[in-house]
Amino acid sequence: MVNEILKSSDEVSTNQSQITITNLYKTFERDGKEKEVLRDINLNFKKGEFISLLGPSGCGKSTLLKLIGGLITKSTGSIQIDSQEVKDPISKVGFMFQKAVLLPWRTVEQNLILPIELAKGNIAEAKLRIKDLLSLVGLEGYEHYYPNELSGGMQQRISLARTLMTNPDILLLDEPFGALDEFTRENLNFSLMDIAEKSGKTVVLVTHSISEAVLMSDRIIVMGINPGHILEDMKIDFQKPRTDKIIATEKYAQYMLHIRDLLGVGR
Ligand SMILES: Nc1ncnc2c1ncn2[C@@H]1O[C@H](COP(=O)(O)OP(=O)(O)OP(=O)(O)O)[C@@H](O)[C@H]1O
Repeated sequence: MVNEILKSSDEVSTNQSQITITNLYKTFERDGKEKEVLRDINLNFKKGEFISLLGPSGCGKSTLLKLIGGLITKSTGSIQIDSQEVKDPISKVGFMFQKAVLLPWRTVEQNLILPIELAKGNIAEAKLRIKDLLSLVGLEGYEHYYPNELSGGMQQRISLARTLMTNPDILLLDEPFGALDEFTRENLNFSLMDIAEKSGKTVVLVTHSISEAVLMSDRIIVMGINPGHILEDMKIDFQKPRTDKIIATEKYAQYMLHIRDLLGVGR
């Protein structure tokens, strides 16, 4: 079913770079002073890759994600999506943040319709997708509930479904399940991996969790701080679909230790 309702466009072949970042710098100005937040970032993400941005607080993960999504402007360098320079948010990119920000006075269905309304899209057609999307995120039959009638985890599932409403090719996720308990978070992570694998979407996930990044990603971009820069672009070589059995492997332990070492965690 994922394949049918979340078909990804074939504009870019799987070997080509879909997101290309070249010599990217970002400086913020505050109180007349400039602060360099990202220095010389060079990355190529392929269509269908699951990438995590991992690093200490303040290293610029969210800033990089917002730059890729066109929510803020770069200082110098280039960010291209499917060979087009990113200047503004584009419809093939969907965002999801740590807080669900659902409108409390609208039902689940009305919240899901919102991005289509804003894009002046076909609402009748969109409504036909709602049942399938709710089933995909494990909330079939919740169309007429209001957000305050749902748990935090359920609200994030709705938020994920809302991001998928416009069927974006690329998902930019900023700690989407960071505020949830570990159990709910793990369940949602597996749902997300399932959706990403079956739909062929490209995912860029900001996370603080080394274990989450190793379990979920094809690649981990490990970042350092002051200013934010890339410490290592790591390929994570496990078969898909990923299961938690990999946690018990020697390779998993080696990845974990290597990243902990890079980030100076532990002793
Ligand atoms: N709009 C802004 N104006 C000024 N400085 C900003 C702005 N947005 C972010 N920064 C600064 O950029 C740096 C990186 O912030 P960012 O939120 O990207 O880091 P992060 O790695 O995502 O952190 P965290 O893991 O804590 O969420 C921080 O020093 C922050 O103060």
